[in-house]
This record gives sequence, C-alpha cells and structure tokens, in this order.
Amino acid sequence: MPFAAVLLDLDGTLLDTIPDLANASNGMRLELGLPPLSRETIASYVGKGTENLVLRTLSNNPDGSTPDAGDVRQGLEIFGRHYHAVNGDQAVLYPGVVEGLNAFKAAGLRMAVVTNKPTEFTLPLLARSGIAGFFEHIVCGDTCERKKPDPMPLLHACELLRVDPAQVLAIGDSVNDALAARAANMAVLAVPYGYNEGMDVRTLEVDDIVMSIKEAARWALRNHTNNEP
Ligand SMILES: O=C(O)COP(=O)(O)O
Ligand SMILES: [Mg+2]
Repeated sequence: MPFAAVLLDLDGTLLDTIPDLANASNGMRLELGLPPLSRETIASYVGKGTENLVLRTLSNNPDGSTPDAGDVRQGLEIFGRHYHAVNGDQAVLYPGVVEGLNAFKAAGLRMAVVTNKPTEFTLPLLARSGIAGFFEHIVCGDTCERKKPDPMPLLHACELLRVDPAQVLAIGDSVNDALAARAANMAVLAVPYGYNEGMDVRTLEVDDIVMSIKEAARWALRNHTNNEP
C-alpha cells in the first residue's frame, strides 16, 4: 500500500538542538550551584520530554531520581527561562532534511511533526528553522495525555490528517519513536545521527535505518509508490 503521510520526529531527526539544550541545561545547573555536564551526557538525557530532561540533568542520572519535587519545579522554571532565551540560536537542520521534505512533498505525501518537546518551545523553534511550511500539523509533547513511546501522539496526528496508520511512515532517531510507531502499527525508519538516549540505533526494532531524510524519501518512494506492481 502506498504511503499517504509521513510523521517526523523533531529533535535529533530534523534539527540538531543539542547545543541550545546543553546551554539551557548547564545554565540551569550553574544557577543551582552545580557543575556543567558535557554535551554528550546531556544528549543522552534527551528524548522523553523536557520534564525528564530537567530531572535527568538535575540529578545527572538517566533515571532522573532527584531529592525533592521543589527542586524539580524550580529546575523547570530556570531551564524554561534559559531555553526560551537561546532556543534555535545554534539549532541546525541536518544534511538532507530540506531535500527529503521536498521529495516527500513532490510525491504528494502529507507531513506532520510529532515531537516530545513541549509546544512552547516547539513552535518558535520550527518558525525559526524555515521548514514549518512543510507541515500540516505539529503534535507536541503536551498536545496529548501521553508522549512517545506511547502511540497516542502518532495516532492523534493520523486523526488530524485523516489518514489510516497503515498508510503512514514514521521517522525518528530514538527508541521512543520506534516503540510508538510499532504500537501504532506504522512503518518506521530510524536515522543514526540523533540522540537515542545513548544507545546504538541498530538495537532499534525498525523497518530500516537511513542516513538522512533525503534517503528516507528515496526509501519510501522505492518501497511504496503507486506504481508498485
Ligand atoms: O523533547 C524531547 O525529549 C525530544 O523531542 P523529540 O521527540 O522531537 O525527539
Ligand atoms: Mg528525537
């Protein structure tokens, strides 16, 4: 069956947001009297939304166990202030993103972003990135009751687009995207250049690993076009 739509993850798939996320995380740590963390460590904490990123960077622990809820509230407030100040300053589109999105568009596939990043950070970032016009809908980490790896946000995007999940291709960089897509009964591709919570993308249960969004478009059109025999 040909694909009707593509659902794209944001952080680590379309945009490299680690420099800005690291600056905001370390800005928060500095205000709280904590030493900075490396970008690599912070990248391994990205993927399950901002609250988890703050929990993990506060405790410097992937499980996010922190001493008390007051610290977390304060951390979120400080992180938010720092991230709003730098969001998009150093974020860059990965190579092949614009070519890939143009190829999907030319093939008549409809597109939406499904990210665990909250709306307050996602919309200004996408507006600055120059690619917002490709997407009919933006589903953020706070749009639905549950985030990826739950299938809910992907299924919500399907409802907004009025497409059957069986006709949808999801593309992401992490275990959260892979699990959510599988649970939603969608085909899913992984890119290897993002942030898979410190794990190798080859461990993911996906249909294929592609080096870029451009290659993802080639994969989709090669495997599932209307001209398929
Ligand atoms: O905000 C995050 O934790 C990651 O966002 P993503 O779902 O776009 O990768
Ligand atoms: Mg991601």
